[in-house]
Amino acid sequence: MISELARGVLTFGIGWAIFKSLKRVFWRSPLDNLPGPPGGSFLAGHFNRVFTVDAWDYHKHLAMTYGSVVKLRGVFGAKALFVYDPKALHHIFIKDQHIFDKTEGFAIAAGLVWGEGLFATSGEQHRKQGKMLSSVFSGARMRNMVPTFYDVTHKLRDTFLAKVSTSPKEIDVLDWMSRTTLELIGQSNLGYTFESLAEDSKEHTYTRELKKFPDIYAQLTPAREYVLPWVYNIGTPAFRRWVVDHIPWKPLRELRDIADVMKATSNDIIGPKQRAMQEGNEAVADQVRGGDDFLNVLLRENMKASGDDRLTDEELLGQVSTLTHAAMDTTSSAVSRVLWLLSHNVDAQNKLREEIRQAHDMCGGDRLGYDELVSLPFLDAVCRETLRLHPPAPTTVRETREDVILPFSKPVRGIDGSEMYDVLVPKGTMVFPSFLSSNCDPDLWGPDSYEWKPERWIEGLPSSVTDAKLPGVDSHLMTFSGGKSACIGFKLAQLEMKVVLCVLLDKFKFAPANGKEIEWKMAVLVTPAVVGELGVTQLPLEVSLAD
Ligand code: HEM
Repeated sequence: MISELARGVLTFGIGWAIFKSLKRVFWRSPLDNLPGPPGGSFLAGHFNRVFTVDAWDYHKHLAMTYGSVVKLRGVFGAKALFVYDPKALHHIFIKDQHIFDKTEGFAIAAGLVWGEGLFATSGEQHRKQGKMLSSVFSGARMRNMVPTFYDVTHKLRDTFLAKVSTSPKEIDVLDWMSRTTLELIGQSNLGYTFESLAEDSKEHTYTRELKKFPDIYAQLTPAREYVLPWVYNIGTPAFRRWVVDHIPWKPLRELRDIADVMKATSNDIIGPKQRAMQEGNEAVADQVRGGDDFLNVLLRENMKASGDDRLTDEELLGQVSTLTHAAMDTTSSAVSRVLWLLSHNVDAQNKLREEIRQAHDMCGGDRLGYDELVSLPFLDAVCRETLRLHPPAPTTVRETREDVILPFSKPVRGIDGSEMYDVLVPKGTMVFPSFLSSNCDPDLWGPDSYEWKPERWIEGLPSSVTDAKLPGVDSHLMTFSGGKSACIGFKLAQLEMKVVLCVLLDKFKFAPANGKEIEWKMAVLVTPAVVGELGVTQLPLEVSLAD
């Protein structure tokens, strides 16, 4: 009975995949005239080159050889687009954003295990969430978070001091940045301490589980695209969970285990506040009513919402999981990247330390206020330039919900030699807006666009950048995406980066670890690994006391 049901689900999914593939192979598409790389296997198309851990050169090759609108082959004969043309990006993220909708990769996969609520990426949840949270991460609220950021980061500093006080030590900076960013989001926005700056604490399990996700996500392709969307909402969550428990497929089981840890942690965070409010515990209720952090705003606004606009308990959990996941790995990847770059650029590291120490002297202590933090010019330039050249999420994915015309900023030379000013993108096409290629577009940023030069932000950006009207929410960059599903934490992330850098660079020097070459892996999020040990995400650097 058990295996019959599991077999039935699989057979249905596979049958559907074959039908869709055959249709795609024999159907001519308006995208056929666009330039694009040759080849690509039937099974994986070009995806096994675009989505591999060392795809950096291939992305650059696509941009340099075929331009800003590139046709790719997707899995099972599908056609897909790789895009970074500014006008096209504007349509994808702003003008036609309702057509270029998010695919719900992990949400769908996680929905199989725990119902649809675990990850808040579904369109329905975004609608309900509406403007509920838009003000939570505004500049005014950031100001109040600075003291908490310092409290947390000083714990990190003390841990490093204990490790290197007598001699330089090799430290896995990525691990400590993950712990720090998790604790920062916990204390500043969830009213929760993960205690992640203590060795071997429970949230270490959380970060460890989440670190497995990019690899598992990759292994779920192409089932993620062809099978999961059709089966993820069959029956009740309990039924789906039962089916998942009986499918002997390792990546799905590992995904189930990650989802379990996320759900348990989110429950730990939100459960006590919810229960206290339901039981009329006035002290906690007042705390929620009066507080203005993410969780309090969410609970408060949700109490006010009615009917269909109200998030269910499951969806509230999803908001917490999404926030924690979205806030932690992205920011830790970014700040780790800055420290790695500085370890290879001693002059820039010294210059930044000098700027930070001068600011400390001016304020008479080692805690800068919000205004000082956001106005240190070299610190700002280092952060922005790193986020430009090394976006932690190099690309995203959208899927067209109906046929749509996508216009270009400049004509594209078609395969037949004609000039194309736009293209009809059929319903159901996967579109990959490339944040990386947009941030490094030589037409906008100049011939040194692929070089790390913080000074460009101090000298003033060229008009080619400022006039391009890119749809990104931040600084002419696509790093934090744009439109309705843009990053809501982009200011918070940069403030966190600045506090961590001010605290660490004041006290410590960072140098490459002896004999260990680092490779940055391009997965859903970019993570570092030591060459020769690519299965483990880590960033060992030599840390010593600064003079
Ligand atoms: C350097 C750090 C960060 C980077 C590079 C980053 C990048 C992004 C990007 C690219 C997206 C949009 C993805 C898409 O359109 O497909 C996004 C969404 C989001 N980000 Fe960030 N983010 C960062 C930090 C944060 C922080 C600190 C928070 C929370 C405080 C946060 C919360 C979110 C949320 C809630 C979403 C929406 C998720 C969804 O709809 O699925 N992010 N982020």
